[in-house]
Amino acid sequence: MRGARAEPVGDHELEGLFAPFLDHPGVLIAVSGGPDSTALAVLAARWRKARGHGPMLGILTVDHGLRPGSNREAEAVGALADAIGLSHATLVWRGAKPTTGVQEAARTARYRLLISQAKARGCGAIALGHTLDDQAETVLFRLSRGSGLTGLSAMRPASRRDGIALLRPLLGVPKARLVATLRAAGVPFVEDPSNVDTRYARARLRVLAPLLAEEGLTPARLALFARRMARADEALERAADQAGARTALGPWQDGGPVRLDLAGFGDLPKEIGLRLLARAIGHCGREGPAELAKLEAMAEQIHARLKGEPTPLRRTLAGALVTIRRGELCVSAAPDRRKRSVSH
Ligand SMILES: Nc1ncnc2c1ncn2[C@@H]1O[C@H](COP(=O)(O)OP(=O)(O)OP(=O)(O)O)[C@@H](O)[C@H]1O
Repeated sequence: MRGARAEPVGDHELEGLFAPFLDHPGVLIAVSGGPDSTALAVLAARWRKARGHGPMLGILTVDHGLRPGSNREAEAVGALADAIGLSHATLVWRGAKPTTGVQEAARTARYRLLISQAKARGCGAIALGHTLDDQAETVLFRLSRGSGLTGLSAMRPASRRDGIALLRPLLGVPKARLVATLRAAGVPFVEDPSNVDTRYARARLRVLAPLLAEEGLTPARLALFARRMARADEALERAADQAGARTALGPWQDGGPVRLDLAGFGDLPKEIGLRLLARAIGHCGREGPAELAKLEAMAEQIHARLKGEPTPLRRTLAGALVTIRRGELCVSAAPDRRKRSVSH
């Protein structure tokens, strides 16, 4: 948005932004007090008031207790909630905080607290204030970390976590427009100091953003790239569903094993084979998704056997054991999780 003055979000845009809220009886808006989520609450309240009926809206703030005065930030959100006529609750992250990886731990705790609150209140959805700029940053961040196509799809406008819908109505809206919206409405907000703390990779990418934009890598273009990746990802997931049905030698029992026809697996396009392998390993290993590079190495080993490599395959990855026996690719839970060593 350099050069051009950002326009506040107009009332005529609200229905387009918030229509997905209508699928839920209640939506809890996660508001940190920063500009993005504050604007999200202000705009959602405006939309709800204008239409007169719709889902119940409420605001949640997580107090991570990581900065002195964090409780005052939560109180300020409470005052905003009063002003716009929404309920507000503060959820406190209690207990010991790690000394390293604190941002990641805070994020995990935040989602846990928000989701359990949504469940307790019977609300099916949580709204988050991610913007177009966040989406662009996510693409760059994941590219820098070697993500595959799924990772490069970045955030979805609607996704699910632990049975709760996560809605991101502002994913297509530049942050500058949200700041302009708040200024026009005279609503105060705070800036999280970690956003400009260049010890964090995301903050360093933010510094690069204007230079990248000059070369054409604008937030809008990066977000468009993510949407195209998401479209391809959906198509490939569907193809993997079909491939799974075609190559399975029996049902995928809870906890495994998963048995696949080895020759059928070998005939699959590599990307589809990788997805199927990832699913089988996730299904049996229960240690979360396997790293893409490790999956790729495992798939290479399977293909080597198909080409005649004589040594038997017996490898573990992400808590799953992958073996080849008599024309069968078998994925099961790794036998001894404690002694297991991850190989690839
Ligand atoms: N303390 C908080 N209380 C309530 N909601 C929060 C809080 N911090 C963040 N959020 C919600 O999460 C959104 C994203 O925030 P932020 O970009 O700071 O998160 P992040 O740490 O990058 O994590 P992620 O992008 O994975 O959610 C915010 O717009 C807001 O909706």
